[in-house]
Amino acid sequence: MRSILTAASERDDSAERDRLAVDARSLTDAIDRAERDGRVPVIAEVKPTSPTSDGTREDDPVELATAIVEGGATAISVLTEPTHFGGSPEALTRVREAVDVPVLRKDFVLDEAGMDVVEADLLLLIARFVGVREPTDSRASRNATRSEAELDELVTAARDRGFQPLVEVHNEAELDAAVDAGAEIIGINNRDLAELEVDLDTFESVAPEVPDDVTLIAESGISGPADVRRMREAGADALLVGSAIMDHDGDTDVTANTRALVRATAETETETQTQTQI
Ligand SMILES: O=C(O)c1ccccc1NCC(=O)[C@H](O)[C@H](O)COP(=O)(O)O
Repeated sequence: MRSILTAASERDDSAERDRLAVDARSLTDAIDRAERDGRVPVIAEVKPTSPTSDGTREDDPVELATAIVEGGATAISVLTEPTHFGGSPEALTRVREAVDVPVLRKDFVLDEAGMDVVEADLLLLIARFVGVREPTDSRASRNATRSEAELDELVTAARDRGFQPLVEVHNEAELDAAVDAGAEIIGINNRDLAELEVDLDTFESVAPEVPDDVTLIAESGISGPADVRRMREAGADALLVGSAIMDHDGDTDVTANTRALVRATAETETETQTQTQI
């Protein structure tokens, strides 16, 4: 993980620092629209590859994103890290121009300089990798590689630049730090970024501690409709899904893969009706 972070820091140091004001698309509005339409709110990730993927998706990111939106995605996440995830800031810019849903920049942003590279509606901040103020610092993950920047400063800096910050946590200590930092959108990542293991129990154990006024995202390891229902029952307002949609080794239709997740609840209702009729 350290090498990914080092690479992120070097890229951002050399990047152009002009952050252009964008007319940001609201994630919470998009979630509300999805709920009204009867769609499960899915933030679908353009994720060409990853350290834990079996293959690489070579399709053009814009084609992937437009196909995913056709499948009913509420928002798009674009991985912009090039070395380990096959992404780029240019891909994010092109995707955002091509779709009308909110777009999340998914990368390892460690400081304010890392925010000034691309236009996006949402920006990921990973609590594990940034500093947190006392007293929560003593309770946060102690062995993580951390930037010098404080989480609350980065949340404010992100908002000042017009981003909606999505603060990612993996345990209750990081959740406390995110809430203290004023995060309004919090993602609980089922993937342990130290061990790279995925466990959906993570969301179920941390979600009950999340304040009601926070928009809560379940991230990683959601492999199909049953996992969607499980995360929704545990309190997820939206789901962030990459691998199950990309299908790195199978190369299947991303529109159909997205639709299967977006309709997961409707499938339950259909299943229930069918069972009742029987
Ligand atoms: O996905 C990885 O292998 C990975 C490895 C190391 C650090 C981060 C990683 N993923 C970032 C993510 O958070 C996921 O791309 C995202 O939550 C979607 O997860 P999934 O649906 O399991 O692909």
